[in-house]
Amino acid sequence: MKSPDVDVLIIGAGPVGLTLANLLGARGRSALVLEQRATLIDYPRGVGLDDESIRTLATAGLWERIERYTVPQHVVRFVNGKGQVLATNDPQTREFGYVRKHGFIQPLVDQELAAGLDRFAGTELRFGHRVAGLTEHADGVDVTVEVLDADEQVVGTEVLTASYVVGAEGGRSFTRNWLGEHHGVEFEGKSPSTRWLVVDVENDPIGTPSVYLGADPRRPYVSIGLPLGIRRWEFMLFDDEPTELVDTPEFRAELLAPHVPDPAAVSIINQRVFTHHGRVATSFRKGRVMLAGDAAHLMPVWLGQGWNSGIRDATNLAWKLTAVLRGEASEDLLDTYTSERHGHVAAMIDVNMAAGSIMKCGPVKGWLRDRAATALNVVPSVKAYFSELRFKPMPRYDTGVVVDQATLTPGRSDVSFKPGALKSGALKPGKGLRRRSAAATALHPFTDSAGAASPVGLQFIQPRVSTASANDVLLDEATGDWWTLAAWGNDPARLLSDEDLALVERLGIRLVAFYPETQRAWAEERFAGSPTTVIGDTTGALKDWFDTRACGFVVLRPDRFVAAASLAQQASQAFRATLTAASYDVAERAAVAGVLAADIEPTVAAAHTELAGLTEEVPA
Ligand SMILES: O=C(O)/C=C/c1cccc(O)c1
Repeated sequence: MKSPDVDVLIIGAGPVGLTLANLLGARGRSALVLEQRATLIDYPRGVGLDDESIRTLATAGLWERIERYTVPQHVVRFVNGKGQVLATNDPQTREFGYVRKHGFIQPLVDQELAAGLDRFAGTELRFGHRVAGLTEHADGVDVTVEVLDADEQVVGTEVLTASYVVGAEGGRSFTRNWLGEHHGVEFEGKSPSTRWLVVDVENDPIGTPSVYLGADPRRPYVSIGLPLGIRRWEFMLFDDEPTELVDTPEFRAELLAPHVPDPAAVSIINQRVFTHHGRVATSFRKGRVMLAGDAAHLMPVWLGQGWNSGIRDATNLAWKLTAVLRGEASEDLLDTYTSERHGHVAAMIDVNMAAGSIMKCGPVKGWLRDRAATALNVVPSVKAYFSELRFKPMPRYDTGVVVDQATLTPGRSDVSFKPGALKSGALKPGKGLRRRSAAATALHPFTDSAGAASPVGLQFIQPRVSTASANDVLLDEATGDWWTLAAWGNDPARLLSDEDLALVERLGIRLVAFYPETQRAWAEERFAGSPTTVIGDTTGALKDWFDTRACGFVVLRPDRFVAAASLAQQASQAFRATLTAASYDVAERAAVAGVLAADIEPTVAAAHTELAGLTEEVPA
C-alpha cells in the first residue's frame, strides 16, 4: 500500500470520535473524522460529565473552552413516589483535580470539540461522508467513502487509506457490523423493551440545579436541571401506551402535570422515545480496526456513564495509537485496549442495569425498597457508599500495561477487578481487590496499616502543585501528556541507569521529583543540571498518597494511570518492566543499539528506493 492518507480515520463526529481526534492531534498525529450527517447532532444527549473525562478534556487543551457549558457539583437524588430522598449522591472529593460530577450541554461541548481540531495541521472533520466499506491490508486499511449531498444522496465515491480505523459512529455502528461479519465480533447483552420519553425544555419551569431520579411506582421519571436554563425530563411509558401518544399535547401535559405548575408554558427543544440497552462488543479491536464509545458498548443512563465511558475509550486508545504510530511500541500494545476497557464497561453496564430495576419497581416492591433504603440510610457506611459514588466502578487495570508491584514483572497487577462483579457482591467497598501478598509486604520496609491494595492500575491523583516555572497549577500541567517517571523525595534521574536515561530522553519521558513545597528550592538547587522537574507538593496530597501506598517511585502512563509502583532502588526494574508491558520492546532494542526505530526508518526507506531503482535498471 502507498503511504496512508492519514494515521487514523475516525468514523463518526460524536464526542468520542472528536475527543480521540483532538488527543491524536495534540500528540502530533494526523486524524480524519468522517461524519455522514451534514452537521453535528444538535439535541442534548449526555448530561453528566465525570472528573475523569474533564481530565481528558484538559489534556486535549479544551476544558477552559468547555467549562462555560457546565454546572459543577451535579448532585443526584434518588427519590420515591412521595418525593422523599432515599439516597443522595454528592461526592465532595476532588482527587483527580476537578469536582467529581458536572452537568453539561452536550451539543455545545461537541461544537468545542469540533472547533478544537482547527488547532492542528493534521486533523480534519468532513461532514456528508459515509463509510461504505473497509479493506484491510498488512500495513493499512482502504476505506471506501460515499460523498453525500445535503439530502444524504450519494454524489460521489472515494477510497481513502489509513493506518488505523476507529468506528465511533454510535449504537448503529457500521464498523461493529463489519467486525461482526469479518471477525465474528458480537454485541453481547440485553436490550430491555421498556420505552422512555425524553423531553428537553429551554425555559426550566422548576429551577433546581441537580438530578432527581424518581422511583415513583405511578410513573418512574427523571428530572434534571442543566446549564443555560435547560431542564430534561424522562418519563417511563407503560406497555399499553402507544409511542405516538407522546406527540399529543394532552399526553405531554398529563406527564408534566405532577411536576410543573403550568405544563402548557414549557418550551420544548426536542423530544424522543428511546429504550435502554446493556450491550458490549466481545472485542474492541481486530487488526487495524477498532471500536469506541456507543459503537463498542451501550448502557442505560442512570449513572450518566454512556458519555463518560466513551471518553474513557478515547483516553485509553489515543496514547496507544500514538505510541504505535511513532514506532515506539509494537501493535501488541493495541490488544491491551480491549483487555483494559472491556471489563470496566461490563461492570458499568451491570451497575446501570441494576439501577434500572430499582427505578422500575411496582407498588409492592417499591414499598419494600423504600423501607430498606430508609433503614440502610441510618448506617453511615451505607450512606457514604451512595453519597461518595463508591458504587461506581472506577477503572482499575489488573492486566494490560501494568506491572505487578510484588514481583515487578510486566502484564498483571496484584489486584483483580472482576467484570460483572456487582452480582457476586464483589464490588462492595473493599471487595474485588486481592490484597498484596505476604511476600510483597515483606519486601517493603513499611506497609499501609489499612492494608491498602496496590495503586497499580489505578488513575493517579491530580492535586495542585508548584514548580520553578508554574505556581499553583494542576499536576498534569507540570507533568505533560506523555509518560512520567516520578519519585517522592528523590531525583528519579539518580535512580536510573545511563541506558534508562538515554531511553527516557529518546521517548520524551518526563522525570519528576515530588517534594514538600517547603523543600522545593533546596531540591531545585541540589538537582541543578538534572533533567528532572522538581514539583512542590503544596497541599500535602502527594505525600499522603506515597505515605499510604508503600512505594517511593511510580511510572505514570500517558493516560495518568499508574503502570508501576516500587521502592526507589527498584526504579530501573519497574521502568523496564513497564516498557515490556507496553510492548515498547521495539524502542528498547533500538535504544540499546543507539538508535530509535524512527531514526532508522528514513534510512530503510532510502535503501528501498535505491533498490527499486536498481531493479528497474536490470535488463529483462
Ligand atoms: O450524571 C448522572 O449521574 C446521572 C445522569 C442521568 C440520570 C438519569 C437519566 C439521565 O438521562 C442522566
